[in-house]
Amino acid sequence: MLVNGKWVENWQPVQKADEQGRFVRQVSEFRNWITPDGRPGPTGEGGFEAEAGRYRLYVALICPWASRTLIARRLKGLADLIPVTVVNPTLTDQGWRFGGYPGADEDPLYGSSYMHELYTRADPHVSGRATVPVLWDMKRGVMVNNESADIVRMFDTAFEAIAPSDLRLYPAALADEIDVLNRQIYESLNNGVYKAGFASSQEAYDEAVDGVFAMLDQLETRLGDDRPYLFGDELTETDIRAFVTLIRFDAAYHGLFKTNRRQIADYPHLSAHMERVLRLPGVAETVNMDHITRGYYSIKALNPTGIRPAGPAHVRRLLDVVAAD
Ligand SMILES: N[C@@H](CCC(=O)N[C@@H](CS)C(=O)NCC(=O)O)C(=O)O
Repeated sequence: MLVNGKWVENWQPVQKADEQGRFVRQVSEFRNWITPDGRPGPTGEGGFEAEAGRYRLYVALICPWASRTLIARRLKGLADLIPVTVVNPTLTDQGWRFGGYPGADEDPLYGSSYMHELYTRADPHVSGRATVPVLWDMKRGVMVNNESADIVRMFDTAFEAIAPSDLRLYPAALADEIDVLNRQIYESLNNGVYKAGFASSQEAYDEAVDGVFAMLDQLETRLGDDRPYLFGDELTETDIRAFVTLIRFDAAYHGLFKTNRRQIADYPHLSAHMERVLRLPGVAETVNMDHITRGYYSIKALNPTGIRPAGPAHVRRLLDVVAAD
């Protein structure tokens, strides 16, 4: 990680743990917003007006947080406006690196070797992990934001004048309910699987796994009235947040993170929801199972040999079927 702008060598992917051995995720530090006219958003500074071709999104295809932003970018019709750079799926002892793997890009802006170079370019004294996603302003040469939740929200509204869209990922009428369900899904599912995987005590693991499966059961029941999406007929950002974890679950979390009481394939409504989102235009292109399994199973602290499991076959089969349709 970076400490006052310097990369600290003894990098640990396990991140932080609290005194009970629970995994603690770092808080994002660049929180500016792109807005239609460049006025400041809910946090950070102004000066980031929506413009075609001005901003670049840096992502890892293994990463569920980055994938949220990639899906929002596709569904909101922003693919031609906001170019993407994909990092190598394997975390190195210097964090994310560019190039060197099929489907991984070089840094087209500065030829950086590692993601942390962009962070120190943005702030020479930055401290913390050099995470993805990163939204970069190519005009001013600064980092706009590195928090996926913010990036999804700004993609939902900021570019309406340039790329109008009927889809509202965060409609005002549902805002409060979305916030509540998002928080629950984040705590027990999106981050819950990581809490299970990176737990350093049995108690922390047990607590996390209970939370993961309580939330899966709750979502399965919610979708049981045959509503297509979590809030009814229309897709919202909450569906995207659930999807990015569901699509990785059977292939990565079930084995590597030991969230193995059940698979998503055992939940008919969740499976149908996952496939429904996967079939939305452009979404399947954001899912790269090779990057996902390569990335997760190369986390040395959890899998020292780096050996990747052969299965499960059903996730790859689903992706093949959707790609062929
Ligand atoms: N709050 C961030 C979290 C992003 C995050 O944790 N990304 C992980 C990959 S899934 C990362 O880049 N980790 C690198 C590291 O911890 O060094 C967001 O949602 O945007």
